[in-house]
Amino acid sequence: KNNVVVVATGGTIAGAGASSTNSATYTAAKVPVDDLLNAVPQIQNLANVTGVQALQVASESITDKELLTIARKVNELVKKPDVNGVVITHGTDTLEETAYFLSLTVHTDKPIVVVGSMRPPSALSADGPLNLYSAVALAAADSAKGKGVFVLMNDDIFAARDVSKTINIHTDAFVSQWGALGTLVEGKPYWFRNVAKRFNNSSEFNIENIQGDALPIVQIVYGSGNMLPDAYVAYAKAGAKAIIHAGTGNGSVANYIVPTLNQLQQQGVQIIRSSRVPQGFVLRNAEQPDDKYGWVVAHDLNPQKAKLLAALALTKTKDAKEIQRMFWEY
Ligand SMILES: NC(=O)C[C@H](N)C(=O)O
Repeated sequence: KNNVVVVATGGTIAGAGASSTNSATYTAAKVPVDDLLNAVPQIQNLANVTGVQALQVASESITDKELLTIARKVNELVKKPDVNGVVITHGTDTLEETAYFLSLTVHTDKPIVVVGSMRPPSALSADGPLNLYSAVALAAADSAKGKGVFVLMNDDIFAARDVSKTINIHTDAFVSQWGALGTLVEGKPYWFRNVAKRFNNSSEFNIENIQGDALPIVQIVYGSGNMLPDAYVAYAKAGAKAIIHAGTGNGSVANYIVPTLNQLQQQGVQIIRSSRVPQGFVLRNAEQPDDKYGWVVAHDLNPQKAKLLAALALTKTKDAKEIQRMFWEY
């Protein structure tokens, strides 16, 4: 049998509700990793499974410090010859960000599977136990090697880069606009597609080259009608080195906001156009003259993932053309 390590970070999969009918009212990050594993003894039939408690937090509270802790722990584990795969149990709120960050920074071809749950283990029809069982099965599967970092939720195998949480009260919360990579049924993965972007060993980013507990500051401003430019200026004053404009539609920018973004771009704050549209897809020079302004577009990355890629990009370059290349490739 393969050896799989479960790195527990908290979240609802480790949550506790007052009663079995509380599927949405509970406290996240209560149950320790050994209890999570003991609640699903069947995982030991899939692999030799051990647990590590890296954090115990609700994922909405994860900062760069916790994100880097998780990535460093996973990186340490995948370097061990006797570790064949890693599962990370994680809150679903920012699960997509952690999964994407791991795919960008951990150099390995061993399966890394990020898993959570929408209901706490105390709830009727809790989804965590089967999600955990399936995540261990995936991390133990030889066929999962070299395919990137996965999110396993509700029997679906998603690519870290394009999965996102699309509803906060149902177990089928996670969706990829380009479809799942496969599905996992009764402990067996079934594959239908592969990732066409760079990840893990083909990434130019490496967690081992990131020092300290913080990434370059990047913030997001959500587009709407009747906006105030003050938010962008405040973020720049607070130290943001790039700002993700989560624009309406095609990552559009209101004509009364353009001058502020151009002023910030001139001051060295990189403007990056993403879309607030759930399946947003932003191209250069479509409704905004990006070449003229020196802006970057986030392609199909949602604002929260664009924020992470921008932060990593800024650890290497401030050149807009180089940053744009990275957004096409990851
Ligand atoms: N379902 C969940 O895990 C939600 C929780 N707020 C978290 O992200 O930690």
